[in-house]
Amino acid sequence: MTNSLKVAIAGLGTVGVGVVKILESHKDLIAARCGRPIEIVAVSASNRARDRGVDISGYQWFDNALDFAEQDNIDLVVELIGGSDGIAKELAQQSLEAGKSFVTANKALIAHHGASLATTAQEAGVALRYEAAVAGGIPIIKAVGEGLAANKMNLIYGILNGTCNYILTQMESTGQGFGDVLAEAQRLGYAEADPTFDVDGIDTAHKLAILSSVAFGTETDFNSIYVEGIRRIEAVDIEYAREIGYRIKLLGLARLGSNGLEQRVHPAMVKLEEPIAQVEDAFNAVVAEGDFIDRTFYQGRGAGEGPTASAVVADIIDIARGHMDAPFFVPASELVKAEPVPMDDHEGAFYIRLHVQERPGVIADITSVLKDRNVSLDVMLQKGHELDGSVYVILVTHVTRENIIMGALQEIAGLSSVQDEPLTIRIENL
Ligand SMILES: NC(=O)c1ccc[n+]([C@@H]2O[C@H](COP(=O)([O-])OP(=O)(O)OC[C@H]3O[C@@H](n4cnc5c(N)ncnc54)[C@H](O)[C@@H]3O)[C@@H](O)[C@H]2O)c1
Ligand SMILES: N[C@@H](CCO)C(=O)O
Ligand code: NA
Repeated sequence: MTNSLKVAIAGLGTVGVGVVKILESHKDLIAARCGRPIEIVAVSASNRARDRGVDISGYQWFDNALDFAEQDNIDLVVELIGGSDGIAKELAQQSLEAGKSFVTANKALIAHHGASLATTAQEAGVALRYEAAVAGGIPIIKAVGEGLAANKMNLIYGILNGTCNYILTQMESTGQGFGDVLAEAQRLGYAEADPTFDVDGIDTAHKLAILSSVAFGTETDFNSIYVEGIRRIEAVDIEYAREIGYRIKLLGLARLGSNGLEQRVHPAMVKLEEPIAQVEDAFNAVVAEGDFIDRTFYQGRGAGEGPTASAVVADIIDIARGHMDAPFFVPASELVKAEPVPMDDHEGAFYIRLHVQERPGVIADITSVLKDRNVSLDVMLQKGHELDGSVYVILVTHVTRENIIMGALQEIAGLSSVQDEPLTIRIENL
C-alpha cells in the first residue's frame, strides 16, 4: 500500500467525534477502498480534557488549530468548528495556502467565502470539499456536481434544515409547542450553535447558496437570497394546511432562467401527495432538475453525528483516492455572476391567516381590498377556535404576484377589525 493520508481534525463536537469514530472503526474497510490508509495524526478543540466517548490520546494535541498549517506531517485539515469567519476562515485560508487539502461541514464558511477559498485551493493545487455542509449525509454535492454534470440545470429545491423539519413534523404529530420541540432538536445534536440560524432560515439559505453554485456554476450569492423562517407558523396553520390538502415545509429553492437567478427560502405549502411532503423529522430532501435528466429526488438524514460524519469521511476518502475536482466543478475563474430575480416578481398562490374581530362587514372589507387588486380567491374559511369575540379567517388566493399580495396585506393589516399581523405562506405547486 502507498503512503497513508495524514489527517488533522479541528473541532471535536457532534460531527468531529463522529468523524473520529468512523475513521477508527472502519480503518481497514476505508484503507481497502482507497488503496491507502487514512490516519488521524492531530486534533484540536476547546477543551482537551472533556470526555467525548472516543480515545484521542494517540493523536498529537494542538491548543491552536492554526498551527496545523506549519506541520509537514499533515496532508489534510478537517474543520468542524463552525462560523463563517474567525478561526474557521483563517484555518481554511492558512491550510490551503500551506498546500493542505481542506474538508469542512461548515456551510456558513462556504456560502460566504466559497469562491475565494476555491481560488486559493486551485492556486495551491489542493482539494476543498464540503459535502457535509449541504443536506448532511445525502451526497447531493457529488450527485449534482458529478452525476448530473451532463445537464444544464434549471431548478433545485429542497428541505435543507433538519431542525426545522423536525420541529414542523413534531408540531404536527404530537401537538407540542415550538420551544419544546426546538429544545429536543438541540439535544439530538441537529441544531446550530445559534439555533436562530436554523429557525430563521439562515442555515437553509447558506446551503441554498452553495447548491446554486454547484448546480448553475454561478458565484455564491448568499446576500441576494430572500429569507424567511418558521417562527410564525402555529399549530393551526399546520392543521388548516392539511384541511386544504397541503403540508408546511421550510423550502430553499433556486431557479436559473432568462430573467436571472431566483433564490428564496421560506415556509411553503406543498401538496400532501408530493414526495417532499412525506419527508419527516430531521430528514432532508432535494429535487434537482436538469434538461436531459428531468427530475431527480434525493432523501436522507440531513443532520446529526453519524450522517454528517459519513459525508465528511466520504470527502476525505475522495481526496485519498486522488480525486481533485475543482471545488464548484468549474475552475474558480469561470464562476459567473448571476443577476438576482427580485422577490416582488415571484408569482404563486398564497395562504393567508387573518385574526379578526367577529363583526358585520369584516369579510366584505377584506375581500374589497383583494378585489381592488384583482386578486381572486380559491378558498375562504372562518374558524371559531374559542377566541374571545374573534375568529381566524383563512384565505387561499389564485396565482398572483408577490408585490400585489404584499400591498393588499399591508392595507388589510390596517383595517380596524384585523388583529395581529396577517400571516402568509406561499403555496408551491412544483
Ligand atoms: N451537528 C450537525 O448535525 C451538523 C450537520 C452538518 C453540518 N454541521 C456543521 O458542522 C460544524 C460543527 O458542528 P457541530 O454540531 O459538531 O458543533 P459542536 O458545537 O458540537 O462542535 C464544535 C467543536 O468545535 C470546537 N471549537 C470551538 N472553538 C474552537 C477553536 N478555536 N479551535 C478548535 N476547536 C474549537 C468545540 O470545542 C467543539 O468541539 C458546524 O460548521 C456545523 O454547521 C453540523
Ligand atoms: N443545523 C443543521 C445541521 C445540518 O446542517 C440542521 O438542522 O439541518
Ligand atoms: Na451532503
